[in-house]
Amino acid sequence: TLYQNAESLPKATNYDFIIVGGGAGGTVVANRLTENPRTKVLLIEAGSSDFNNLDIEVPSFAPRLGRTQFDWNFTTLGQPGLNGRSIEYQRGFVLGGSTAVNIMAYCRGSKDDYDRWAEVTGDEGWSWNSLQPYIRKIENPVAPADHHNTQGEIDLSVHGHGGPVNFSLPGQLLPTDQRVIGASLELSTEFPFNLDYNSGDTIGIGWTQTTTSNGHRVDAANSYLAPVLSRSNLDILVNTLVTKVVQTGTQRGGEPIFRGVEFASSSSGARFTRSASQEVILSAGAIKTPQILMLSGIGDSSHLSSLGVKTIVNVPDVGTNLQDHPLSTISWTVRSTNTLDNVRTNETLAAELLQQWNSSRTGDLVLGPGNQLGWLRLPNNASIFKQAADPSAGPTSAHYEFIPTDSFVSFSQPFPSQGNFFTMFSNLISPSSRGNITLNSTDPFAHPLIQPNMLSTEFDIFTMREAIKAARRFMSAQSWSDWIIEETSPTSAAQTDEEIEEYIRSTCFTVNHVTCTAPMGRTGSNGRGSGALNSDLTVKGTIGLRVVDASAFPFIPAAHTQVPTYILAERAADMIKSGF
Ligand SMILES: Cc1cc2nc3c(=O)[nH]c(=O)nc-3n(C[C@H](O)[C@H](O)[C@H](O)COP(=O)(O)OP(=O)(O)OC[C@H]3O[C@@H](n4cnc5c(N)ncnc54)[C@H](O)[C@@H]3O)c2cc1C
Repeated sequence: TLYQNAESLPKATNYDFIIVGGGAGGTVVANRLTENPRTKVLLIEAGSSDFNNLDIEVPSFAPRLGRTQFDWNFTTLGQPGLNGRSIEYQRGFVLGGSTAVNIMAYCRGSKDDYDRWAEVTGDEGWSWNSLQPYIRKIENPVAPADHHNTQGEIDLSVHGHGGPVNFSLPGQLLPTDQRVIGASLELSTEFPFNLDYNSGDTIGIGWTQTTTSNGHRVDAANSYLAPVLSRSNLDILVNTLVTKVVQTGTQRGGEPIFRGVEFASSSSGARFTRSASQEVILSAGAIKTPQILMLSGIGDSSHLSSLGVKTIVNVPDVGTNLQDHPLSTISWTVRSTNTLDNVRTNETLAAELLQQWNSSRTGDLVLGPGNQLGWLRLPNNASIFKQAADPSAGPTSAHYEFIPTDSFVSFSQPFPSQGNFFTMFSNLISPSSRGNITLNSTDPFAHPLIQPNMLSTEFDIFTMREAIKAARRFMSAQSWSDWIIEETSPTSAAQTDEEIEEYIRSTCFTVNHVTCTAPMGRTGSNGRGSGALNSDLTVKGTIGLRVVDASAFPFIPAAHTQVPTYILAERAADMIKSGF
């Protein structure tokens, strides 16, 4: 049953599990736990249940969703590596969480990413090979919206079938597609073609897989939740913020039991508490999960006492270790009048395209991010490796990512009202910078302090710079010669390393992949740097409390982060079920 506010939740119901947050992590757990009709689950979501909103459904409307009713409206602290700038830090505030507002890239990450998780946790179950059943269980490949022949664009043998998350190749082909692929074939030593970056080896340029199906966004709400809404053992409470987890007892060994949650529908509204007979599962995402833990007395004791919060369990790693992917863009004018810029600059065309989407779910509006993605490594002899260790997980993980885009995009400049462009996103995908989340106040309705600390290491700025230079080399391929006119300002003026660095620091934005703020580590090891969670995702030093979301990653995968969250949550659900 779906309840719209805390007051309406029946008091008499007893729950086995209470899940906090209905995003990528929480929906998977809610779905899998309620497969057993005897398991009663309550999912509490702070945002609304309006995941059928048109701006969410139409894939290419994704950029409209920031700073709306579907956004938490976070802003970071000033970041030293970004010339002191604060940036908008988007997170989904609706059932589906950030999967309802993201740009839909479908990326599992690499074999080395998961093997590193297994290594740092000492838990072989997190390795790429061990996770295969979960990796395949999630997904279901479907035809692209335009039903084009996808031979040569995907390796279906590495994919699963019949899972809840439909994904597809680009639903509308673009004139730049063959130029991207052509440049990769031409410059294949540096930019090799990769038939499927989801095979475990991500490296190269390949066709983008997206969480879209039949021209429509696929998110955690419509894939994992909508099909099971009618289960009588699943209650969902929306528009309700969990303000903290509550200690409900003490285990014989002295460990505190946290099977309670406190929640409220508004900051001045009544506070309610409920407890679960088995577990409370925090899936509030990488910003709110550490905030909830700290507000509940679980975190670094010196930080908690500075705000007058009584420490119940001293877990120094809560809120530390934040990792994210910075992005930078570079644009060119093009010889064509047929680019996706027209959707922005021509209102008549935009109206026609919406009509086309409404009637047939086809056309330019079905598109997610660029139709291809590139996952690339610095050369082994790059000078930076003389002074810095390689932060990537291994040879199947990229250092940086390309998103080639058939239009103008910038996060620092106004969009031109006319003209046709091509843009390359260069994203740092194996960063060594680390940020943190701390409390600003003890008010759960106040935002915590968010310090991503992007580009705070030599490796990170070096790699961003090299990624811009690599983008220029890629665009100098013959296959672009009849398309590209010239690089636009201000990047065209940034030629020396110092100039490129200044451009990056003054314009760099985020791919919105905040993760790793309650990282799992070795089970039983304690103290700073040992992780906030055991390798089964239970919170260190507690009973009855687990974290299942992107906070739990020890390292950010060299990938977009929704699928790694689904993968983590699928295994978590199995671990929970087997212990119950
Ligand atoms: C703009 C944007 C673009 C992105 N693009 C991509 C992409 O193209 N591909 C990709 O793979 N990934 C992308 N991501 C990242 C991806 O969506 C996230 O990594 C993923 O959704 C994380 O899952 P999660 O469960 O940790 O958190 P979320 O999915 O954010 O879910 C957390 C949920 O908890 C709720 N919540 C928080 N606090 C509370 C509380 N106190 N009480 C109750 N509920 C609470 C939130 O409202 C939210 O619904 C993008 C993200 C954004 C924001």
